Amino acid sequence: MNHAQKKAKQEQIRNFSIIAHIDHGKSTLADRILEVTGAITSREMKDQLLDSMELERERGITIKLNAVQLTYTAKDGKEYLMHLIDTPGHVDFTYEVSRSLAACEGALLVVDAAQGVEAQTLANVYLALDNDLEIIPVINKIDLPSADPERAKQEIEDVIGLPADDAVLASAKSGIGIEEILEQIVELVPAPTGDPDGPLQALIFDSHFDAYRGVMISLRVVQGTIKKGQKIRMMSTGAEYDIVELGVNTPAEEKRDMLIAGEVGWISGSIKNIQDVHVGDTVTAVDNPAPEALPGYRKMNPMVFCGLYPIDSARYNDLREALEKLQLSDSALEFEPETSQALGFGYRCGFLGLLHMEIIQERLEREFNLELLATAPSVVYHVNLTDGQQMIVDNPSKMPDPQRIQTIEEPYVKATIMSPADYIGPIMELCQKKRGDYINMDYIDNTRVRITYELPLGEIVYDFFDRLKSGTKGYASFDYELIGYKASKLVKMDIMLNGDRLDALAIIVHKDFAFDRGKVITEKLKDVIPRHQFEIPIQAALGGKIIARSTIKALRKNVLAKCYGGDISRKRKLLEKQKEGKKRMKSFGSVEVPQEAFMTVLSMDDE
Ligand SMILES: Nc1nc2c(ncn2[C@@H]2O[C@H](COP(=O)(O)OP(=O)(O)OP(=O)(O)O)[C@@H](O)[C@H]2O)c(=O)[nH]1
Repeated sequence: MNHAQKKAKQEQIRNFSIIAHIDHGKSTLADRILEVTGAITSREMKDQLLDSMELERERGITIKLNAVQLTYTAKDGKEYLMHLIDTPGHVDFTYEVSRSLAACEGALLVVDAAQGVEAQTLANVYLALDNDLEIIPVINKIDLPSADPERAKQEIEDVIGLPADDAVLASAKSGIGIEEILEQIVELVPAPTGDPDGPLQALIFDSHFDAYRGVMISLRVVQGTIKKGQKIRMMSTGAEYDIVELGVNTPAEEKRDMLIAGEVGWISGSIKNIQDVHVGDTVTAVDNPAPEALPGYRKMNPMVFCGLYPIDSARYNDLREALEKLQLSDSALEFEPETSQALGFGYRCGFLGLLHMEIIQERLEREFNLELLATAPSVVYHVNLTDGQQMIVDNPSKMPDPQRIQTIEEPYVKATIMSPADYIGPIMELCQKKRGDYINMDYIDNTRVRITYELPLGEIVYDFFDRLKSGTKGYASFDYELIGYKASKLVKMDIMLNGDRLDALAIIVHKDFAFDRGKVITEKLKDVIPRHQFEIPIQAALGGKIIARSTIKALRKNVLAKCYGGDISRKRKLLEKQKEGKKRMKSFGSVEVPQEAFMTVLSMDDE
């Protein structure tokens, strides 16, 4: 292809993402677009094809981003090459949204006609604006009886500040408005501009490990042309590889000889060393390299940490390998070795939020067949010591002695909650309970409000979102951003079992709540730790002072004694049940502690 041909091809390329609040219909719209452009026939159409990960299907949320190449013949008679990059919608995955947006020139902003603008709609729009994208509003679900497209349009104008007069009225479910959306993409989203014959710059926005081909890299060519057989260099690591294969997904994998500036696709190069590939890095050519790398992504710092321990300690190395593989496609995941007196060898892992943590844990178990025990999540504290030093603590059990501590600072977030005005009461009550500072409240329209609070992150990582949902019958939406650290009256609370401190159960609590929390935790642990042959005292302690206590009574009889004379199958069942229950247990001294115990320490439920 000569320069003019490449330029002509580039002119016909449109790269876009779909952004929306969770459940407003991104994946359904993506599927419909695939269908209309003939990428898949409706017969092949499985619901939500882009949400291919098993976990995504089960949970009905999009986690990983996917890029698909489509061809669309527009009303102007020309054929356009489109790349659709799917984005996740949950608040934990903002970093993946920004990754996919960096590979695009435009974004469809999907707003549910019945729900209107929600907290994540706004957060995603800001990300799109940060990336200078052309934003095309789409009002979805107009087929619903409760749809109010005019109100949704008004909210887009008032709350977001985008003109919405020409917003497409669509129903991804019934297939209304899809062509119109594609026409608007052709008309409004600018074609990519990078020089296809300039020095190669391609942005890595995703990667995963393929057992046969090594690391597979998803990239967006920003400048130059990437070719099969070419020698490439990763600009941040300096690693060099020959491209063995490259291509696009349509969504089936298709091989190509080259990808020109503006195209989005994948490459493989027998890359076995996972550490060589970083999402956000720039790929260049070894001959005629680009003088500088593309701006990478803002590195997302994990906000929540927990310890992950293999139940079978012999699988410690398998856990490390699995974490390395997951980290390939998830740059926000961090981990380092950790030892616990109670749990042995494991890893301290950092996550963006609780959902992220749950998903990683589930993937480790399903995809790598590991059985894990996770300790309670903790945020990162800044501890100012009396000698003037500052210590960063992401594990409560590592908190220094109280005598050495001057002050403890904890991370705070600014939380934006959008909700029907009927629920102002329960929302404020919840925020107060979580030590929130009220900032302000304004009306979005006659019936909906936006409430802003500053809250300690440590109070919201656990069950805030669930409680908000249940307190508002699911109507409230929520988004937060880190605003910095503030000193608080925090103390470390130890939990003792049978007189021994269990390091993995230690938590950081606010002094004023310590007494109540201690009571709740010791009572709850009493319920989740099974009875043993002996009595087990459970104590909560601040420093050397016991503030709460409960006791697990000794087992009076052997469980099997009950089956005496009973039929054997019942006996076997009982044994199996015991075994099942044991799977998730770790022994601490002579006491068996189940997984639930570790999460119990965070539950605030005192009702
Ligand atoms: N009535 C109606 N329902 C729709 C429409 N579009 C999507 N839905 C439904 O809305 C729900 C959420 O749709 P999804 O496409 O999974 O939403 P999403 O925004 O991709 O959600 P995440 O992937 O979790 O971020 C599903 O039950 C869809 O069937 C529509 O146009 N009309």
